[in-house]
Amino acid sequence: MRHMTDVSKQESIAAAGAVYYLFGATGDLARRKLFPALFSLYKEGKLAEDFAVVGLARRPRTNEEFRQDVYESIVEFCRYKADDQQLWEKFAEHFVYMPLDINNVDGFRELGKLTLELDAKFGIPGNRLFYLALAPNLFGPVSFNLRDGGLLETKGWSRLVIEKPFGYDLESAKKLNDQLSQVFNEEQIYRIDHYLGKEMVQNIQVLRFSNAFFEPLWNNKHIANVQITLAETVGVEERGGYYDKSGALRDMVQNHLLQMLSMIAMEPPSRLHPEDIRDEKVKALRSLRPFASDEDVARNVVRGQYGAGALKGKELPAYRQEDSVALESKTETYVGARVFVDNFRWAGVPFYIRTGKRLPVKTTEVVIEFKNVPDNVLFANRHDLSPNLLVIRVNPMEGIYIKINAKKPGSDNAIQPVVMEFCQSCLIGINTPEAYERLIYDAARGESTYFTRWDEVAQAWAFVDRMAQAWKEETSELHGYAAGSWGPARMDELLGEDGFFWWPVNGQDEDNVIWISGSPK
Ligand SMILES: NC(=O)C1=CN([C@@H]2O[C@H](COP(=O)(O)OP(=O)(O)OC[C@H]3O[C@@H](n4cnc5c(N)ncnc54)[C@H](OP(=O)(O)O)[C@@H]3O)[C@@H](O)[C@H]2O)C=CC1
Ligand SMILES: O=C1O[C@H](COP(=O)(O)O)[C@@H](O)[C@H](O)[C@H]1O
Repeated sequence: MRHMTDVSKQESIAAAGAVYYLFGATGDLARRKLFPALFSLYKEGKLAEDFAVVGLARRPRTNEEFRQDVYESIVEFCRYKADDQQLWEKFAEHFVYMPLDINNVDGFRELGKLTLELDAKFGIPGNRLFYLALAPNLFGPVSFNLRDGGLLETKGWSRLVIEKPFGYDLESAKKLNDQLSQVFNEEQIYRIDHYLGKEMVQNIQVLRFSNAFFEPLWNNKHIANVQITLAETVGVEERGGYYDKSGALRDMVQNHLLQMLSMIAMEPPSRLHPEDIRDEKVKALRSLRPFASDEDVARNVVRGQYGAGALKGKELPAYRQEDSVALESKTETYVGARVFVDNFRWAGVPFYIRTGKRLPVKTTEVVIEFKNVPDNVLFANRHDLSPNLLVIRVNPMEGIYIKINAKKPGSDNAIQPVVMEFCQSCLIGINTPEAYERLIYDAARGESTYFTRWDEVAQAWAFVDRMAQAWKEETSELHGYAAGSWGPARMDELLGEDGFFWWPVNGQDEDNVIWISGSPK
């Protein structure tokens, strides 16, 4: 039976029935993202009744306690309420918990027996989805024990979903991949980059390839520069232990930022098959101009760490004063860079990328700045001409706007910038599917487009490793910035060297602009 409730007017096709093994079921990710995602999928009929979720971790839990954890997580974090008691109870019946230490292969054999019971109880056709919400050093041991414990001997499919970070650098990522490859083939591995599950990131290819007026201009003849911002207001929160070893380069640039860049820069695929799309993305990543030397990194990359500051009137401590962060830490909380995609389409076009914690607003945005019209007789030396912009707003606001020049009403021929906006989040509110819903659903359907393939991951590591290498030098500069500011001033200078500046995010501070649909804020 499917739940076709009134909440879902979208496609509602249930994924094939499977046992979902949730390793790390007592952890933060499961609580904040995975349980709510499973509930939303169930509510929308995307999980039918032939499924079971086995929560796995070392801590003891009864099935009832585990279901209570799931319930509380849904109440706190899910976009749907668990207020339909009958629906909640039917959903909860599918959840069981088994205490298991990853290193105990006998426990995996027990898990095999439990699996057969669940198959029989829910009519599951032998499909297995192993979701590793665990620290990456456990990915290899889990895979070996799944094999040695007999969990992969099944008549259905087996898929492995793994969380980031996928390694610490290219070398460690290769080792990890070698371990996984001893057990699973590439088609069975679904590497999560949750940015690829975001609606507006997926919209990039639709926007580019289904509109006649973007793709002909999508090249160095017409585009002056591309700006990608992933700004966060949060600091390191309780994750200092992880973050202080990782830093913004490994946490955000290697994965989310470069994935978004590859979707902007890629060539049109000949078909919309996952491998065709991923082939084009990896080609774009391969075309990134590698940094030639430490000086080249210093010229083009800005590494920053936040100091004390204030945001919305609240005093904020410096990064080095945060819990679990080393007092003398040189870990970067901000990375900005000028990078080039050295191919025929993009030669000479700078891509400016930046990400940071404790910036003034939470926003992810891509700005495509077009070149100005030819300096012809009509508009020679006109300082009121503004470059055309295409802005893709990824989150928290979702939508697209374009900025064009128009005649100022009532004037002779004064020019007024005008923004035309498609505000997706204004239309459907904040109730768009969470990235994790989409990704779990896709993995269960065998749809791998929005997961990263090994060659993409390896290419991205090779690119960022060169920056990390330069930063090991004592002489490499770590710029300070005040919490609540837009990051190191050096990043503005860097754009200034090319005659550009960062466009205000969310269309803020652009007083002179008329918005003609939706709301800019
Ligand atoms: N939290 C987040 O927002 C995000 C997390 N991630 C990634 O997801 C993964 C999980 O993160 P998160 O949930 O935050 O981590 P937590 O530390 O909160 O959870 C880790 C989980 O692993 C279990 N675990 C640890 N050791 C073992 C073991 N030997 N055997 C069995 N289970 C074990 C823990 O349970 P127990 O102690 O009971 O054994 C716990 O359930 C990480 O790779 C992280 O980088 C990625 C993006 C965002
Ligand atoms: O992967 C990560 O992403 C979050 C930001 O994700 P968003 O969906 O809220 O934009 C970031 O805070 C975290 O450090 C990083 O590990």
